[in-house]
Amino acid sequence: MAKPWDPASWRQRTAHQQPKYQSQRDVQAVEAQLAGYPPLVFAEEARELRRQLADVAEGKAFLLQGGDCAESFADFNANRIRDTFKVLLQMAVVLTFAGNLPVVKVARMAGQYAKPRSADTETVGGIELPSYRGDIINGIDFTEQARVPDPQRMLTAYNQSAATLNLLRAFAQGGLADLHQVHAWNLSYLENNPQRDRYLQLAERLQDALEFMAVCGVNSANTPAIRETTLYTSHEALLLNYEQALTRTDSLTGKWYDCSAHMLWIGERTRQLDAAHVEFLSGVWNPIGVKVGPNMATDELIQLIDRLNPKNEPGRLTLITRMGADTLGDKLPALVRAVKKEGRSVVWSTDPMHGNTEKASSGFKTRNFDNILREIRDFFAVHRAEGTHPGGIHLEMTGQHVTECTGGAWDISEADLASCYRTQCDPRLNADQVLELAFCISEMLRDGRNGKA
Ligand SMILES: O=C[C@H](O)[C@H](O)COP(=O)(O)O
Ligand SMILES: C=C(OP(=O)(O)O)C(=O)O
Repeated sequence: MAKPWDPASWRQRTAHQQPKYQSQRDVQAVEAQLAGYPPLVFAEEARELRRQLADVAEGKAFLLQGGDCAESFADFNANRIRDTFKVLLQMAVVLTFAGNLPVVKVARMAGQYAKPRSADTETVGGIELPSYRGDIINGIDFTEQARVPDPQRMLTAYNQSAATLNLLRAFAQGGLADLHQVHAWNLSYLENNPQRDRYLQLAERLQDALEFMAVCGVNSANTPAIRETTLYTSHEALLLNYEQALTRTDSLTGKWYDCSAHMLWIGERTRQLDAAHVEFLSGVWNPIGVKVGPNMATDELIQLIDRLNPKNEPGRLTLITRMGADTLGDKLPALVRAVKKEGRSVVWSTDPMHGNTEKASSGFKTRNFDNILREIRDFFAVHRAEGTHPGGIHLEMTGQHVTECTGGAWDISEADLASCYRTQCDPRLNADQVLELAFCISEMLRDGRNGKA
């Protein structure tokens, strides 16, 4: 008979994509230190997110999840955090207004430090070294020394996550999220943005609505909902030593929560039914996600759902499809039909990034805006056709003006990629591309509201 779950039970299973640390003693010392540190989030916050995701599952709210591909220790500063926060909020405002639905905001921030890789090594100029696996594991510099996994990095990741979360909470509650700021947010980068007029028109309509409410006695001073927002945090629960060390029992309910973030997800490369990541996340009570790639079979998906959400509780499980624009239309309908037929409650979200990665002739990894948009459109179309809810979107994005994805209104070309390519691993949408995408999605949400396919 299988042993009951505990925070260490994953260690009896195969754990894919884990670093090979040189000293187990050093790892254990770091784990013990982390286990004594305060949790980064509270269980009640994770429960509230679960309640909100239950609304998403029923089509009463929309999930917006986004942020860096991988956060970086070196590029850790207030401006970067602020810019991503702002662009997430701008996107949320556009989607809320158009969809007439609350938007649940979940950042890929304050803990997104570990990366699964396709290959264990990479070769540059004839030299082969271990792959970079995220700053929580090893260094990005292409040197033998940097690529050695160092357990001390878990402590830096914890500290930087704590500081990031602190600032996000301050921004969310301290005035930066005030809806009256919507004009001010856009000032710098909207200056020459092709989407500027659309955004300003929407901001004006929002301003009119706020003025009307003020006349009726509803304003930022007496209504926190106008002045404040809630931004939850999430990351891929990849490095299980770290996740276990931050797993605690909630004093109110006696249940286990992984207190490294509100929401955790299992990646496409680590979602094997009998392996360690599924075992670990099956036992914590946070809302969780699992990536669903093009090779997922329907019976495998149902088994995975039953393993991760055996009581079929709404809000517990988000399925994040990432199939690629050429594949989603063929593969998704059967999965959606099976889940619906079996009566399983899930949030369906789309990650239009990971199935659309390509290599530019210059060698940069990139993604094309039109392919990203096409995958989102097909995702909405499949759900509309099947009578299910296109519940959310999951993006690798930044508030900075990087040139990592091609296309969009500025028509970034392959030749432009070199001018500001900063990602730690995968190409992110920049602030302009995110806003443009928000307008496109808002049209899909509006069509859904108006009953158009
Ligand atoms: O972000 C996701 C993965 O870590 C990434 O796509 C893997 O990239 P690779 O194929 O270069 O290893
Ligand atoms: C690695 C990721 O995605 P996937 O597991 O879908 O490849 C990711 O979202 O960072």
